Amino acid sequence: MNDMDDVDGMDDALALLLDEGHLVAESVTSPVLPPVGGDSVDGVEDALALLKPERAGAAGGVGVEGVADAAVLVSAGATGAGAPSAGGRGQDSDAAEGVEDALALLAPEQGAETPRTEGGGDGGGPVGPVDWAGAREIAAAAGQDARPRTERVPLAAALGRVLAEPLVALCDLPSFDTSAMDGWAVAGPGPWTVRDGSVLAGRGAVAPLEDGTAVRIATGARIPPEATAVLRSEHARTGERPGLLAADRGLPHGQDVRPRGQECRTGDRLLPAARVVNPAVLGLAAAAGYDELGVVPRPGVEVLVLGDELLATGLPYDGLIRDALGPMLVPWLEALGAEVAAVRWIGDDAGALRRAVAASTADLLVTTGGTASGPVDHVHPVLRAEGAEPLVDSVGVRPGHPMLLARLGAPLGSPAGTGTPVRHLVGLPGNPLAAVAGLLTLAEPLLRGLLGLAPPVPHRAPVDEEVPGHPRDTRLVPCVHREGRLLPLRYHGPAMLRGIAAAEGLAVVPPGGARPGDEVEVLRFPWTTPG
Ligand SMILES: Nc1nc2c(c(=O)[nH]1)N[C@H]1C(S)=C(S)[C@@H](COP(=O)(O)OP(=O)(O)OC[C@H]3O[C@@H](n4cnc5c(N)ncnc54)[C@H](O)[C@@H]3O)O[C@H]1N2
Ligand code: MOO
Repeated sequence: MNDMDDVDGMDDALALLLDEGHLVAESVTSPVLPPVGGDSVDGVEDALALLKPERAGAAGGVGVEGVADAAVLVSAGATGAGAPSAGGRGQDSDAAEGVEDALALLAPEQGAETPRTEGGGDGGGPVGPVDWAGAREIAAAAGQDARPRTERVPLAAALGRVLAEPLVALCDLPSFDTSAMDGWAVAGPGPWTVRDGSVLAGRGAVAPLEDGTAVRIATGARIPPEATAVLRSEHARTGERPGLLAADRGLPHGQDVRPRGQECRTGDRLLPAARVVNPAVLGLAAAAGYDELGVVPRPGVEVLVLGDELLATGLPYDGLIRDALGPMLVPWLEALGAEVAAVRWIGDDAGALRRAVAASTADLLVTTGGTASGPVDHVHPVLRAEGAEPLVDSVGVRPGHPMLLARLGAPLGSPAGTGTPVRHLVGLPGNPLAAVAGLLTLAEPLLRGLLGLAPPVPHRAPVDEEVPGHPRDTRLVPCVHREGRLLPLRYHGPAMLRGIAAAEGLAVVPPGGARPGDEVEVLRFPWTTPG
C-alpha cells in the first residue's frame, strides 16, 4: 500500500509530488512503490544525466544522488530476472542495453546537441531525429500547408469551432437610437409637457417629440425622433404642476441615449478569423445578425490502435493488457478540435494496417504502437510501402522519441488529379505517456495548423525543485501548479498513466535539466484552466 493513501484529504495530485527531487530513485527503490522493470533504460539515461554535472566538477548533492541512482538502477535491472514483479523475462537484456546506452551517453561526441533537421530531408529520406521544438514547428507548418476550408454551421453548433473568416457586423449596433434607462424621452430644455402614452422596447416607429415635450420611455425602446435626452425616473420631478415634468439636475444633450452604431457600423470587423467561438462570441454574432457562422471544418481523424496484446474490457490476463490509448486519445483529440470518425483495433497485422492507411479518407491518421523496430512494429514498413513522405521520424524527446509524422498520398479510390486532400499520419509510441508526448508534440500543432490556429503563446512557470534532464533530449514531465510554481509528479515513467492523470500539464525540461526557480514551458492540457 502506498503510504500516501494514509494522508486523509490529501489532494490526489499533491500525493504524487516527488520527494526531494528523487525522480529516478523513487520510482525504482521506494518500498511504497512497485518496482518499475521496463523503465530501466530510461532510468539509466536519466540517472546518468545526473552524473554529468559531477563529472564536470559541479558542486552540490545532485551528482552524488545521481551516482546512487545510477547504481540502484543498474543493479535493479541486472537482478530483475529473479523478481517477478520487476517484469520477469527480458530484464537481463534490458539492463545490458541500459548500461550500453548509458555508457554511450557519456562519450563526449554523444553529448553533442541532437542535430536539428529541417523538414523535407534529402529526397524524402527519414527526417530525424529532430529536436523537440523543431518537430513541433514542422508539425505546425504541415497543418498550415493544408488547404483552408470553410463550412457554415448554425450558431448553436458553432461553440468551440474556429472562425474561418472575420466576424463582420451585418448591422449597426445598436441598430437604432436606444434608451439606456427607464424614464422620459425629452426634447429640448425642461420643464417639459408630458405627452400621453409610453414608448416601449420592441415597438415600431414612434411619432417625433416636439420641443418642450416628454414621453415615458422604457430601457431598450427606440428614441423618438427629435428627442434630445432621456431623463431617468429617479432624477425626475413630477406633480409640482399637473402634466409638467422637471429634472432635479442638469440634463446634457444625449444623456442616456445609446446612439445607433455606437458599438459598430455595418461592415465593421468585430473579430478576426481564427478565433475560437466561445459563448461571448456567440452572443456578439447573434447581436450582429448572424444565424450561422463560417467555421473551419473539424479535421477528421481516425485512430488505429495496434497491438495483439490489447483488451477492450475487463482485467489484464495471460500477458494481455487493457487498451489505455483508445479511451484516452478519442476525447483528447476532440478537445484539440478534431472529429474522431473511427477507432480501429488493427492488432499486429501489417496487411490490415496497410489497408486501413490506404483506404482512410481522414485528414489525420493517428496510430498507436508499432513505431519501434521490433518484429511486429509495422508502422515504418507500411509507410514506406505506401510511399508516404516522412516529415519527422523520431524526436529528441523523452519519453516518446520514436514518434513520427508523415504526409500520405491520396486515399485509395479517390479520383486522380485536383482536389485531393492532404492527409497526414502521426505515429504515437505504444507506451502511454510516450503516446501523450507524441500527441502534444506532433498531433496538437498539426491540428492547430489544420484549424488555422496560430501556435499558442507558450505558458512558462518556474520549477519548484531540481528536475533532472536528459543529456541531449528534452524531457516532458507531468506536473501541477502550486502557488505559481511547477511541481513535477512521480509516476512519470513512459508506460505510466498515474502521473499524467493527476497532472495539469507537461513541464518541458530542457536537456541538462532545470534548477529550482528556472522557468520552463508547460504544455497545458485542454481541460486545465490557466493558472
Ligand atoms: N530496440 C529498441 N526497442 C525499443 C526502443 C528503442 O529505441 N530500441 N524504444 C522503446 C521506446 S522508448 C518505446 S516508447 C517503445 C515504442 O514502441 P512501439 O511504438 O513500437 O510500441 P509497442 O512496442 O507496440 O508498445 C510499447 C509498449 O506500450 C504498450 N502499449 C501499446 N499499445 C498500448 C495501448 N493501446 N494501451 C496500453 N499500452 C499499450 C505495449 O504493450 C508495450 O508495453 O519501444 C521501446 N522499444
Ligand atoms: O520512452 Mo519511449 O520514448 O517510452 O517513448
